[in-house]
Amino acid sequence: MSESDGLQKGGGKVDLTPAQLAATPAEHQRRAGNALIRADDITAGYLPGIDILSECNFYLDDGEIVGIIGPNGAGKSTLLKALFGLIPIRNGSVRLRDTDITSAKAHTLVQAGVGYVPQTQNVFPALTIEENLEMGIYLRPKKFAERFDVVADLFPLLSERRKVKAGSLSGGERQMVAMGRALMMEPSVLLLDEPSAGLSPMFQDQVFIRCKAINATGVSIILVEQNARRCLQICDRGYVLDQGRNAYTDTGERLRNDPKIIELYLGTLAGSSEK
Ligand SMILES: Nc1ncnc2c1ncn2[C@@H]1O[C@H](COP(=O)(O)OP(=O)(O)OP(=O)(O)O)[C@@H](O)[C@H]1O
Repeated sequence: MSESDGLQKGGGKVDLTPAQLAATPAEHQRRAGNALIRADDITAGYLPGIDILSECNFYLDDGEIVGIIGPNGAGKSTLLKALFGLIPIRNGSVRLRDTDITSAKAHTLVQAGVGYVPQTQNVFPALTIEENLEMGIYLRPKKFAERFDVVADLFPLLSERRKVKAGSLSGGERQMVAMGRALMMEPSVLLLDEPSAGLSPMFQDQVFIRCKAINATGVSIILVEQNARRCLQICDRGYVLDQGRNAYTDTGERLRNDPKIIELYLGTLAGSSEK
């Protein structure tokens, strides 16, 4: 199907923008290929009978930063949780390269090279920074010193303040501990849930700069963000979710400059939209 063909919806012909076309299931199948992580047609939710994600498609290629943006309640964090096996998937599948990881347990995924940083409660406040990082690599304690050096290169604060309790840190510092802890296991892919949420503009900037730096070390990143503009600036590709469905997908740059996306999602992310 060419971009100008449009789709038949309810008997009428609907012209799709390139970013809408790319978000169709057929295009997903065509493009996802041998992705590092891919989710095909996943339907998932928290409560019986209530689907939050409906037939969602997603893929991440090696070396990419892929952003997930959309209005409040669109299901962005839910998609990340579904990828990391934290909520039951009712239909569809998630694959890590050739392995089916649909609803796999977190420790299995961590061992397979997937790191996940939740939005909140992502550090042990009573433990020091160093102890938090030890928790991140409890499956391979002998590698602690080696990995600590690598992670401290990315986040010097973690080394400088290693004996400080995480509970006494600012929100931005805690976020660095949480990201550092997830990196201890040398993941090939990092799932970040709204890492800039609630941070001062300076720390928000730091988060995005660190995401690029982490990515430059070879870690692929899935980034759920409420700061959509900033997210699209650093990501290779982005997905716009709306009401639990794929609405648009394209390169970060094209989404950021797409008048429809600007109108619907970048002006204000306050509410969900009708399209
Ligand atoms: N633990 C839960 N139990 C039941 N429903 C939930 C739970 N967590 C989220 N939801 C619901 O799922 C929907 C999607 O939430 P989600 O957090 O994925 O949205 P989001 O796109 O990440 O939004 P935000 O940017 O506001 O965090 C919302 O309607 C929310 O109320």
